[in-house]
Amino acid sequence: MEDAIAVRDLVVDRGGRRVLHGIDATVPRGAVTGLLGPSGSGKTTLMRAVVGVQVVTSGSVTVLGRPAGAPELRRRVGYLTQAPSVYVDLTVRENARYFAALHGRGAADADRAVADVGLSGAATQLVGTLSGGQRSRASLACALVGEPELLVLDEPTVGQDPVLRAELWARFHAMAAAGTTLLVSSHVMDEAARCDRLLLIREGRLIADDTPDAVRRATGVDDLEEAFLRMIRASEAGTARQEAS
Ligand SMILES: Nc1ncnc2c1ncn2[C@@H]1O[C@H](COP(=O)(O)OP(=O)(O)OP(=O)(O)O)[C@@H](O)[C@H]1O
Repeated sequence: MEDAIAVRDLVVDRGGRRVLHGIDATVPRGAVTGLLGPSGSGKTTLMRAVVGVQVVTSGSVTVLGRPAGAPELRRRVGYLTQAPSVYVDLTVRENARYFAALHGRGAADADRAVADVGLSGAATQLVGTLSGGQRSRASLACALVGEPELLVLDEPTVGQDPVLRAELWARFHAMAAAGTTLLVSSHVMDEAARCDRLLLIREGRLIADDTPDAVRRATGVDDLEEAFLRMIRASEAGTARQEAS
């Protein structure tokens, strides 16, 4: 089966500066792929290109067999941005039901999405009165409720407590097992181990596209944070050699 996402030689400039330097990457269907990298490395920019809201300089992004941003993808792709996109003057449940209705789903689907993000206890609370972490979970519920084929989630677990983070990751894997494709960004390396596949990005360049186990094997260390440091050093050494020759 073809990949859910295929990125080919993607170059993006923002604010007059190159932020993605020719990315080649694929995201398989029905799995959780982690997009990991330090702050400012280009994760959000790559996600924006995948959902079709980023002007690209060159290269291509194919999503579910169509060019990224194609109108017919609108209902098939869900996007969670870092800034919660929910209505502050509606309750959690009203927000979820509104987004459910947009996707032709019912109240029961909305309530399930609210439960899935651990917000049943706050369902009748106005979003404007929620904590930051709760507000981002409300936003996540609205991204999940339409059950899109591809979910692009920008730092969905940031600011959440460890128990909730574990529950959200379990939820992501349950969705993947049911056939959903998830691309999930994080700058927290300990989340890498929770992914089926990893895309590691640094300074706008992809330095790994593999499974966590393959990354461990290639670097000879178990700890993925240490493994990434080794890959970064190896890629820097490679760049230095190229520049010297
Ligand atoms: N609107 C913009 N105009 C100009 N430059 C931008 C803009 N948005 C982002 N950038 C720059 O593009 C680069 C990549 O940013 P991006 O948001 O993709 O990184 P990120 O890996 O998602 O970071 P974080 O983990 O902090 O969210 C950064 O150097 C950033 O300063």
